[in-house]
Amino acid sequence: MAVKEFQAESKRLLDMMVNSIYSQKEIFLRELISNASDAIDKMYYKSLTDDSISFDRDNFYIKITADQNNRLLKIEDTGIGMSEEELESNLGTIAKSGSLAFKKETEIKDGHDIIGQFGVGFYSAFMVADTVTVLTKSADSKEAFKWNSNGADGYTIEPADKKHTGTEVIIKLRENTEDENFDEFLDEHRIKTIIKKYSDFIRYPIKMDITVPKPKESTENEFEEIVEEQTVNSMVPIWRKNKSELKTEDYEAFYAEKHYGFDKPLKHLHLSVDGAVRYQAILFIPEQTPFDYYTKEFEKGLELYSNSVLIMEKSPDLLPDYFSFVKGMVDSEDLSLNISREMLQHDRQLQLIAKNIKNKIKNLLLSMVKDDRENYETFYRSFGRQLKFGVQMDFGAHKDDLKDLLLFYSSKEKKLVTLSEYISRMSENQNYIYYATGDSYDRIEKLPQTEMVLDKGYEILYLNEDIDEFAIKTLREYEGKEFKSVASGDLGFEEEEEKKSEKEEENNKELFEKMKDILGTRVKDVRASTRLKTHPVCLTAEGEVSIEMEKVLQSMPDNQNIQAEKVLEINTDHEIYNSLTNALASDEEKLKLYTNLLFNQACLIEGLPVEDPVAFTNDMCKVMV
Ligand SMILES: Nc1ncnc2c1ncn2[C@@H]1O[C@H](COP(=O)(O)OP(=O)(O)OP(=O)(O)O)[C@@H](O)[C@H]1O
Repeated sequence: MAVKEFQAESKRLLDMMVNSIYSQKEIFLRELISNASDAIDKMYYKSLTDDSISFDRDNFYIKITADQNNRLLKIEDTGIGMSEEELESNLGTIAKSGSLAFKKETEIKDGHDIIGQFGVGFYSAFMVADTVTVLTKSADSKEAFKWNSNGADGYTIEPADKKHTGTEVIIKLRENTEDENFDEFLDEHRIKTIIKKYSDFIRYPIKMDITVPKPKESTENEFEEIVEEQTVNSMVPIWRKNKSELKTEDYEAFYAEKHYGFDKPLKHLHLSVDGAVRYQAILFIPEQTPFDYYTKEFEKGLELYSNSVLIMEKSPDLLPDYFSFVKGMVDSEDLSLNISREMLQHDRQLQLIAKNIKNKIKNLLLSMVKDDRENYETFYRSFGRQLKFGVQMDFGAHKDDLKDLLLFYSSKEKKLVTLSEYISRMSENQNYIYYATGDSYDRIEKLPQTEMVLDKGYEILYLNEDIDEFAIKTLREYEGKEFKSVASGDLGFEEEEEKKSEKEEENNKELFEKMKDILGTRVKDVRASTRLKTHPVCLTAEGEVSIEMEKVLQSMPDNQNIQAEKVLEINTDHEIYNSLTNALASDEEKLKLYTNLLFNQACLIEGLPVEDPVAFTNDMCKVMV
């Protein structure tokens, strides 16, 4: 049976193109400029094998002209042009890419710069055009031709006059409608913005006639508007430049120009990777937290370029959430783009790049921890919270990547330290990494629970952010040393102390049971403390939820009233203890009063609310009178 070829329904295909492939109309300019750049590239490649062509860079450019009166926008290039046959096959058949064929024919191994591959970009002009005219003269011919189409009714090709080799694409813009404004594509400023956004790094000059004010001759403060031809694109992307040619100021200027932030970046990373996937990237570690950083509105992502043409303004898949503060861009010629060039077809290459980038960022931050602590601390003040979120995220899946990037305030050093630095100072008989939680370093320092641990000469990490303890609990240990809160039931001290407390427990059984009865569900237990020295009382917690975590969980919108299992600890060496035993022996009401007061005091020290402030103040008065 004969196999018949499918006939492409060009008109419908064109309609689909115009209405559904692209998300933004402005993209048409990017596509036509990319075609113009490809056409000049082809001239360059031709000159390599054809002696009759000399490639003098100055003669090769792209020019954009807007004619407001006639609603015409012209994209002109001095590239290779098209013959009559090429016009027919390249612009007469949708999805036929002369550029792809050129790349294959010429077997340009390094011809990755040629952008076209799908054979559709040109037709995006019909998103904004009533008619498109292409006036072109091939480098291989003396004749010029004109291609003309209004999209719907096909196209015509006829001989034309054109002096120089190259192509002019002339768009007759559609009339404005109620919903759509096509005039914007005649506006000098708007055109310039679109070029800067997508095509800033096209390697050939993109010229425009720009109106500029100029001081009038022989006048003061009087200006006249004159039109001058300007090159509007930067041409050479900074990431393609040699690192040795660039100074920190150049990167900072790029950061500002790209509006990555209003601050100055603390560090930058310029990557040129030539491995399983080739890419170039410039990444920045910002100094300041963007105002919306810790809100839902913040969008993470890096700019993604393919062959120096912008594909996505924020590609979120290039950065893990815990490094969402990183700004910058990636350019790769190995991306498999979808037909609109606004997305990728599949993300294998992107995943490879993302993995690579993640490791590079991690190593950069680690090197800052080690060699540039001052800047790292500045960074950490802005984004440390995000790193701690990262530890906790995905059930701790990323903790190994992040644990050495964490800093906590040290009781000993009185500054931020890493976990590794803490470990290096641990004495032989210290088995745990101790930490204490509270609203501020000052308050933590005064916590009664820290007394005994400090007295033993052990260092304590002060955790003052709500996320801290959650992150620590996710880490569970560092280099085999478990974390222990100074407020946890068991401090992990030597056995003798435990024995002491057991003995005391025995002696005080009656007192503590009575006190526990008085406090009811407010505490899980009342017991003699092994951690207090000068303070009479403190609260500790048993189980997974600490008192600090209870505070955080209680403040959340979906508060499920999760409570820590609180233990009221009494310092049996404190005078208050005698008062308690006396009260137990002689005055039950007094014991009740003292117990309630001590519990409320312990709550206040912990920063917990006193359940009934009126009852509490009344109790205080009772003691006084
Ligand atoms: N300015 C130009 N000068 C010379 N040839 C051109 C020009 N514009 C388009 N062409 C030819 O027309 C072909 C089709 O262009 P079109 O923009 O539709 O697709 P493409 O650039 O090949 O691929 P893509 O859809 O990936 O951009 C090109 O491959 C090229 O051969």
